[in-house]
Amino acid sequence: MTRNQSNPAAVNDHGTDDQLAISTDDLRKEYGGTIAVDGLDLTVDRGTIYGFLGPNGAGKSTTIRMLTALLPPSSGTGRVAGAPITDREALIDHIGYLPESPPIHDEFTAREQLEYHGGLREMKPTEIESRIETLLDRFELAEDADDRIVTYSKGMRQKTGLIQAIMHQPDVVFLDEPTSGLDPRAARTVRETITDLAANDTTVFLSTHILPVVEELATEVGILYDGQLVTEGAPTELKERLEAGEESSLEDVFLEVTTDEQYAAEDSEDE
Ligand SMILES: Nc1ncnc2c1ncn2[C@@H]1O[C@H](COP(=O)(O)OP(=O)(O)OP(=O)(O)O)[C@@H](O)[C@H]1O
Repeated sequence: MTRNQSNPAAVNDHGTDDQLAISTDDLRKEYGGTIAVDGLDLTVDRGTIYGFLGPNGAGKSTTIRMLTALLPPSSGTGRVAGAPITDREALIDHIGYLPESPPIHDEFTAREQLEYHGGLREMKPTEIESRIETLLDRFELAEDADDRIVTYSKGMRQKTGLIQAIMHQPDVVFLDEPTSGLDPRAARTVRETITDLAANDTTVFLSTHILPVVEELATEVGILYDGQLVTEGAPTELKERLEAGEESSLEDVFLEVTTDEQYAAEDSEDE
């Protein structure tokens, strides 16, 4: 984490507002009668790899869709890379997003898709070309880059979506299951890319059910359950809180905090 604890202007144990890549205050989303996200307070410092975990239906995608200005919150506020999450125009150039289904057009080739995306992000043509070449090479997609996406395998679509999410060098990248459908070599390239991004001060907000990936990469982890953040901290801190301490895995932590028994135990402590 990039913290500046010597700065008296620090807002909490995280950095100053300038150092925060993501912050939310009492963020909520209701769909009809369903509360999907329930009063979320997030603070993520720049350059963090933040593992955002939670069981199916916990509210992770809804949160990410709000943080990327794709979905308006029911209430509460948030900022990403300095822009309010309700201001998509201000936000868009600063963020990259790989959703579960990459937003790519079947009738385009990967190269056309990426050129189109670079144009939308107002990148210079020379920069578009050099970034595309570099990233196609890195993800071993160069040979297929002039074939139509409709002919691509799931993994090739995923690689195209990932390149699209990072090619404009956004400040904050949201990745939903980035290694989904990838073979071991490509999955390793993705993990290395995530580490490189963070080393260059890009914040990576990583949502995945593959906990060893989070354990390997994340500098901070937040676990969502029923729309609420039930635990947060560095992976080692979270493990130390369990009885088995460092011997535990992130999976043990996940299973411990995402049960109704956890709530029941906390309620009885309060009484
Ligand atoms: N468009 C929608 N309309 C109504 N309810 C929705 C909608 N999208 C999500 N929900 C509900 O909101 C809750 C949170 O869903 P969300 O997709 O955010 O969870 P998730 O943590 O991303 O789950 P998963 O791990 O399965 O992808 C769930 O109860 C879900 O049924």
